[in-house]
Amino acid sequence: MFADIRRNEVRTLLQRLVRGKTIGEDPNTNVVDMKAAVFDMTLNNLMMMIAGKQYYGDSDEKLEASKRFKEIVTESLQVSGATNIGDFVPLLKWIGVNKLEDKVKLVQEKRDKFMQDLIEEHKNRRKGSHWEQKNNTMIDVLLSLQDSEPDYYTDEVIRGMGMVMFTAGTDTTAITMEWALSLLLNNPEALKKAQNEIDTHIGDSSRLLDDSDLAQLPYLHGIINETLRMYPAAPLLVPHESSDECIVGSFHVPRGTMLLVNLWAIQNDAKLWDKPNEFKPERFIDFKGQRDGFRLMPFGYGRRGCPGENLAMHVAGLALGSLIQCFEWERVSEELIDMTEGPGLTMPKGIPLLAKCRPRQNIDNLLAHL
Ligand code: HEM
Repeated sequence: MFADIRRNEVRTLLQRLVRGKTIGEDPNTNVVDMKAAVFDMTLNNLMMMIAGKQYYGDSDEKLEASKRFKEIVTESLQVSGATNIGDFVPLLKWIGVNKLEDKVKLVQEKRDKFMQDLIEEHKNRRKGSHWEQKNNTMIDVLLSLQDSEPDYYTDEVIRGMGMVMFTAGTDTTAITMEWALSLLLNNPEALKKAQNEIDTHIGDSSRLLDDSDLAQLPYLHGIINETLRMYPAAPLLVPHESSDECIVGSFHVPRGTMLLVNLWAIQNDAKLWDKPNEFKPERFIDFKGQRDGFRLMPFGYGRRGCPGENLAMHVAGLALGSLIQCFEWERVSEELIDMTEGPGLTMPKGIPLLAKCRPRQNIDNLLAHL
């Protein structure tokens, strides 16, 4: 589903890299701010699915809207990842001293306004004579349901569904791609192996990679899994609360306890993984199922597991695969890419990734016609 949108957005990303800024002697080599490039791609992809519009572009209106959206995602993730002192000293809640709660309310107002504007645009468009039922975005589908079940599909519900997808789906996917490229730049032999896998599969470089190719590219899949193992976008998953008292391992957990799963520790545990600090995509070639017990759970598990897993794997697979297929990649200096983690709920890179890229000779022709 939505494969056309993914294809178009990945092509927009490729165009952006081809036309990017040149440095030094070589007019064909660009230095790219990969953090911004992959974030804009994931945002556009979701924005097209949810609201049918693009946010990355040259117009002032698009740049302004994209800036506003990035602020909302950053602030949402900051407040979600912050420690709430009121959880530990309830007295502060009673006497009304809770700065975090005030911040959450402020961010929520911005989120509501952002989503409501999109809903109003859709409502107005639906009133117009040129609106066609078949051009449905997710908001259109939900508004049609609102027509038949107004008490359930209220604007508030639609706002909530859209905003949770934006917040949970953009940064996580973009960060994963940024970590993956950083790992590949520090491990050029793995990058070469992935390029060979894609070249062998596509054959004579007569076309760009597509969604349907992904299932036949196990090494590329291994790169994404290995990235999610070493740098999971949600290293503590998200906080859960026990609805009843229970025993986990040998620990008694009372009802109403906040539970955090240290996924990073599980996925980097030397008792479970051979040489966990080494980037080895091939370890996933013989992997049993998607999790192999519970060793790998970057999308959580169970009823509250991530509903966007499939989408994220397709977006990351197609985008990363296309970047590998179309460009030669290099670090901007001799030094290895700094892999220090920054603060935040989604474990961003401490230093955003800048990378050098040059269109590959055999792909030049395809890129020229994007
Ligand atoms: C690499 C990308 C992604 C990663 C690593 C990721 C990871 C996660 C994790 C770990 C959780 C919490 C699961 C738990 O606590 O058991 C979660 C929840 C969620 N994710 Fe994702 N996610 C990604 C992409 C997406 C995308 C693309 C979307 C949708 C467009 C999405 C939507 C959601 C939603 C709505 C929830 C909350 C589910 C609930 O509370 O029931 N995620 N994600």
